[in-house]
Amino acid sequence: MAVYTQVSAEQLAELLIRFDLGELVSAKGIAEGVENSNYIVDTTRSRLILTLYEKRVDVADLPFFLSLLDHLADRGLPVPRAFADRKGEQIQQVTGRPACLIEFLPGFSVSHPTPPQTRSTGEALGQMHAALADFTLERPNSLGLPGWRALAERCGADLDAITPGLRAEIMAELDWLDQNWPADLPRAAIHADLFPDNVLMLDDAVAGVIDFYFACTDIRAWDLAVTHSAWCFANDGTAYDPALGRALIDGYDSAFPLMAEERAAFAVLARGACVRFLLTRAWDWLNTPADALVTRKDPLAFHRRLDLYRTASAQSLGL
Ligand SMILES: Nc1ncnc2c1ncn2[C@@H]1O[C@H](COP(=O)(O)OP(=O)(O)O)[C@@H](O)[C@H]1O
Ligand SMILES: N[C@@H](CCOP(=O)(O)O)C(=O)O
Repeated sequence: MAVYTQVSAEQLAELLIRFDLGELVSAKGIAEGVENSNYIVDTTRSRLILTLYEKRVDVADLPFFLSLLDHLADRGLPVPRAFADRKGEQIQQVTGRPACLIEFLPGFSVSHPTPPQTRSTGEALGQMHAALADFTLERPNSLGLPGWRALAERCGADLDAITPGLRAEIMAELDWLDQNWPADLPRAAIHADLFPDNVLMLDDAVAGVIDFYFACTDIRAWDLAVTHSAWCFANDGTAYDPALGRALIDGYDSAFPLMAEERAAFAVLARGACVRFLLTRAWDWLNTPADALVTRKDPLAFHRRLDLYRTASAQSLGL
């Protein structure tokens, strides 16, 4: 459950007065999610999402995220815009936190993706990358390679409490990534967290892509590698499904052709994706208070995925 900040009906009604979005009918905290507090809000006119930014979201980055959403929505991609109030402001303050009222998109997140759903997701990611070719704002990736090492150092010896030997293995993997990380691949604005819970599906089609709060400027193919690591395994990371890998890459390639250099570096990028999610999950595992209303995610699920990318052939990855 991710509701870190409680919002009263009175506070919500007061917020809605600033907008032309109708009056409050009901509001309910949303169980899913990890980073922010989210409420589903029904008004006399429509259904909305209220997001209060918590934890890793820096308010100074909100203009980047909101412009990115507007840019994609203007180009017909199914992403939710933040509504502007009557003064034209998208970013609000609710109970002292930065907050936005966001378009509600239909659809459901799948826990066990099928090949057609995974193909649609690859295609949607390729369409986003095509649409972002002329997006000019930049945001450095604070959770890129240098950030992973800093996070590993902050976790320190506690990593071994998750599983013995984890700290040394992560440090060795970071050294390997430092030596093998591709230097010259195209960089662009990317989603950087396209997990199944951030894609809303209707049947086999993508009806919505949400949660752009890790979006940043980084190696474009890394976005596909993150998505591969998130979509093509059993949730606990034990089993890789090559049919899902092929579906994801085919879908992406049909919308935005993958370059030979990106294919060649794909397994390295995917190893980086595993380290990134292993480390943020490990940090949360070690630092989330026991009484927090949030479900911690298993860091070792990404430790297990690493093995596949160390050994798999390009063909089995779907390349
Ligand atoms: N625009 C939206 N339309 C419909 N549902 C949404 C929307 N944004 C968020 N949600 C719902 O809220 C949940 C949590 O949102 P998310 O942005 O993933 O939170 P977090 O940033 O905390 O991980 C999603 O899984 C989804 O169920
Ligand atoms: N996708 C990340 C966690 C970030 O949570 P999200 O709900 O914002 O996607 C993970 O699975 O570790």
